[in-house]
Amino acid sequence: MEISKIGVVGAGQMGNGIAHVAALAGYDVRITDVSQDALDAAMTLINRNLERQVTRETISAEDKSAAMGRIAPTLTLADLGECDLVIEAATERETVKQAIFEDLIPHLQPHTILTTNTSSISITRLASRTDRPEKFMGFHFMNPVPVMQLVELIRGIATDRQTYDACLKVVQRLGKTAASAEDFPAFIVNRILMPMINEAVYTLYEGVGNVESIDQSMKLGANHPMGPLELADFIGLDTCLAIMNVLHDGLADTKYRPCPLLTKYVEAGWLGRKTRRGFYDYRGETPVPTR
Ligand SMILES: CC(=O)CC(=O)SCCNC(=O)CCNC(=O)[C@H](O)C(C)(C)COP(=O)(O)OP(=O)(O)OC[C@H]1O[C@@H](n2cnc3c(N)ncnc32)[C@H](O)[C@@H]1OP(=O)(O)O
Ligand SMILES: NC(=O)C1=CN([C@@H]2O[C@H](COP(=O)(O)OP(=O)(O)OC[C@H]3O[C@@H](n4cnc5c(N)ncnc54)[C@H](OP(=O)(O)O)[C@@H]3O)[C@@H](O)[C@H]2O)C=CC1
Repeated sequence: MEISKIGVVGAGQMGNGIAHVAALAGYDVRITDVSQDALDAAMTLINRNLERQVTRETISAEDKSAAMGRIAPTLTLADLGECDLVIEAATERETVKQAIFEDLIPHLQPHTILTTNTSSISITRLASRTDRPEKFMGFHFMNPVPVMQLVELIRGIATDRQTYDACLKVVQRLGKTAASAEDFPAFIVNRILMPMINEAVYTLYEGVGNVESIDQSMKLGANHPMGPLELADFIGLDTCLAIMNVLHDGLADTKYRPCPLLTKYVEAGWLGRKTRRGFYDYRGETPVPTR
């Protein structure tokens, strides 16, 4: 089955990146969100990120305008009905994702593959609430999507071979590399990465270091491109907390207990870069540590 139209649900940082790389690879893309503001912001960001690639001469100006021309933003979920593949990239909350699938399914064609960019939630459980568990799987991009090479592909218990192969072909056409992960809480990358980020927050909470010393230690001492707290702000602290809760609930092991300080930041609405405040304050010219 040839995939030519891709639908993206959720136009946040992941959704806009997915639309960007899909359009650049020649797919027709429909992207939807709950607000026009989110769609406008996504289109502005995609335009800016493509322009960055033109400036760095990794793509031509013609590639950029062709890619922009292939992306159709819409507020109507039913407009994704023509797509051969849908990638859900809305907020990391199971009830939100279930409600999207319920609304979307009546509009889908029988052959359409339904996927989720979830960072942690059970693919099998999400699939079981749809009409097509055999055509459902995890399609997990990394942030920032235009830069990161990896896509985790996660089969649910019922996912069939053709669905997996069709998604693998899409990953290859995007110029990315797939890693196959089994359907257990947070899969591979976040099973390893998120406890490290959570431990960095405990290190801060217990006063072992401050924001600056913790990030500097991991950047200079372990050669990480970003410190763990800077990375948490980049991912979104709400998403980090949601992933830790899935690990804690799903594996029932206290080693995954989310740090109370992470919970406090989320409760304050300090979600990181997207709200301009998290472990750093981004409201001025340069980020300032909040602790
Ligand atoms: C939570 C989950 O479920 C899973 C996850 O995604 S976990 C998060 C995984 N991501 C990471 O770990 C990212 C760690 N950070 C990094 O790799 C780097 O800091 C970074 C790539 C984000 C930026 O790198 P940098 O060297 O500081 O910045 P810079 O030199 O400006 O950019 C490097 C490249 O990235 C591009 N770039 C940077 N930020 C970008 C963004 N937000 N969107 C698109 N492109 C971006 C730049 O255009 C540049 O491209 P070229 O190499 O083609 O010139
Ligand atoms: N951040 C990261 O580094 C990564 C995240 N992911 C996963 O990708 C998904 C999206 O994350 P991310 O882009 O960071 O989150 P964001 O918060 O940036 O974006 C989520 C978007 O989904 C929108 N949304 C919420 N409900 C609906 C709905 N019912 N229909 C359509 N859109 C909706 C939100 O709108 P509003 O703001 O109005 O609520 C928001 O625009 C999550 O599952 C996350 O776990 C995967 C890899 C990396």
